[in-house]
Amino acid sequence: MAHSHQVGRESPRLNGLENVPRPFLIGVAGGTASGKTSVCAKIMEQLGQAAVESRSRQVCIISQDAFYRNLNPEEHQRAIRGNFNFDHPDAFDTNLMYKTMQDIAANKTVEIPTYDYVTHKREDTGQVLYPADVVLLEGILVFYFPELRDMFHMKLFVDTDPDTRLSRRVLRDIKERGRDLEKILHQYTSLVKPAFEEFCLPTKKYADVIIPRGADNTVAIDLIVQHIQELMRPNRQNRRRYNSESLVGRPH
Ligand SMILES: Nc1ncnc2c1ncn2[C@@H]1O[C@H](COP(=O)(O)OP(=O)(O)O)[C@@H](O)[C@H]1O
Ligand SMILES: Nc1ccn([C@@H]2O[C@H](COP(=O)(O)O)[C@@H](O)[C@H]2O)c(=O)n1
Repeated sequence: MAHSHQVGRESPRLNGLENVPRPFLIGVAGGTASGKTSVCAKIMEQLGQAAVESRSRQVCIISQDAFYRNLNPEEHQRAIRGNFNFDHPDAFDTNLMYKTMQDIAANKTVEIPTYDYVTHKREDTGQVLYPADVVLLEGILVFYFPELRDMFHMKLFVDTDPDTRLSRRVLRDIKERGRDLEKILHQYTSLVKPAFEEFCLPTKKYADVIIPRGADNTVAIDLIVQHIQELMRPNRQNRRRYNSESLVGRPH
């Protein structure tokens, strides 16, 4: 695939035109295992950022799953049995999620919690996220909460066939999330699928771009990347500033 210029290497930094908000916040929604993370990874890769060390990264990806709330002992027991509804909006620490996104929008350095799907718990230490030019937040319900939804400058919905999603989820959850087939199918049919239909699917209407087939859709991803690059391309006046000073106050 022929890609246009890569941002952040030989090309000018992604600091953008005066009328383009910085950071440029992109929400990426879609059902479980639809390919949200894979689409974000491809966007980041095509913007030339995949191999950049985290402190210097101009594009970064956050998962909404980092903001799952801590469970009480009774809820935790239910989670172990595959009976806790992680697909309901109440499963998230919305205050922390919103506050963190506000801080990111204000160009502050933040700590993103690290979530462990095996234990259903937040780990003790999170990950430091430095100010970036483009921030992608991916998750099943990133368009559900109006305050969060309204923060995005671009909204993408990854639309992948439900059978494909279920088969990918089964393989992933066995391999990466310490689950067995019986519990995966029980959780999917009793909680995940109904919640998708009630809370996630209705948010598709908020998307600016719907991406059928997820990361396989190279045409859609190329167009999105080109659009981001176009938005972020410095004009001649800005280019002079970029060459003489950093707008970000971040080590390189
Ligand atoms: N186009 C694809 N072809 C094959 N497997 C894929 C594809 N896209 C994603 N996957 C796999 O499906 C699983 C879920 O993908 P992921 O991008 O993490 O989805 P999401 O972030 O929506 O849960 C992962 O194991 C991933 O490797
Ligand atoms: N402890 C947890 C937390 C979340 N889940 C499931 O993860 C899904 C969201 O992640 P995706 O990468 O698939 O978007 C969601 O459908 C939850 O059911 C879980 O099983 N256990």
